[in-house]
Amino acid sequence: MRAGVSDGVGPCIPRPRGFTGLQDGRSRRPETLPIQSAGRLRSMAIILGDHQYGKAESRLVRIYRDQPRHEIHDINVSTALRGPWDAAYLEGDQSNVLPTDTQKNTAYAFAKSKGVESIESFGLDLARHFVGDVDPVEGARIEIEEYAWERAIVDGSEHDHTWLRKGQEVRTAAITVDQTGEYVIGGLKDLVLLKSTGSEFFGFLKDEFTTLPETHDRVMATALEAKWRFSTTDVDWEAVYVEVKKLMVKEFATLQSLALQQTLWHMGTAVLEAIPSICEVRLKAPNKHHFDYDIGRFGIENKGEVFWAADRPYGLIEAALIRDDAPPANEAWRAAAGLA
Ligand SMILES: O=c1[nH]c(=O)c2[nH]c(=O)[nH]c2[nH]1
Repeated sequence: MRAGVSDGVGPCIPRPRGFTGLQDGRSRRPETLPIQSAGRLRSMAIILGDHQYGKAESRLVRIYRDQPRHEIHDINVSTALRGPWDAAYLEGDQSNVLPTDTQKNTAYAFAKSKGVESIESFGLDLARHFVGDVDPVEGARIEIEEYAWERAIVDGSEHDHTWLRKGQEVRTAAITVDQTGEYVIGGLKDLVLLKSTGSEFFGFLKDEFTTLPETHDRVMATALEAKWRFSTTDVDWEAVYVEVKKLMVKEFATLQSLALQQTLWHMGTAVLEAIPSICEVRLKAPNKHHFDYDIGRFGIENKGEVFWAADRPYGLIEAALIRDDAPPANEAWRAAAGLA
């Protein structure tokens, strides 16, 4: 981003840090501000860093009603545009600014005109439109969550137009289109998994503060967040989603786990080995501890049957796995403007 334009040295009046111009809201220009440093005045240039803007969390429900058996997509769409917006921040000049309200409207219009076959394809439609059809836009970042519904069972059959909200995971997608290419990240979050055996944790490093007992049989539970980067956009998004989830759940269930770290490695490698269109997997897993509750105090033996399910603190285990021939990610993982 280009540096803010300087007016030259302003009047020698101490001003609060972060002051960027007039306070009446009409014009805010960057200035070179005199600041006190070790008893001397020196000037300070303020630079506008990374920025983007858009409409966050447009809740959108697309229902396909043209057949007796309806279909539903319940989604939450966030758009962010990247480009030459310096003047909007520095001068209050909106001439290049496509309002966030318009971005929201575009999502609703596209839900009808393009359809919501999958959140990945819908995100690509939106991002391609903003970059391809709206002149100053250089990059678009679309993030979408999808909330799952399952058909109501009525008299033993799936109902055509009634659903129950599924309490399971939230599906996610993050699409970036810019001058370097098109990037799609699929994912899920809040996939709550628990296994009541098949998990060990022993042989760990100990020091004077270690109290944790070693175990060869414990409960392992997590609320998994997973993201996977595709190396192509020529993908059957629905089929891949189902397959990734199936593979990860299978690894979690069947691995005799020596630690959550090892479980994550196996989940990620299972996905990368089975699905060639995925080149990178990022996993985040809170270790939802289940501690044996001390009912021995009441003269009752606890043979790994009664637990205190602590909600915090929790271990937080994270890993990124990548193929050694993965194409560059460029801005694929960048969600926010210079933040986080
Ligand atoms: O799977 C685990 N990994 C750890 O790093 C860890 N640390 C801990 O206290 N319990 C566990 N469990």
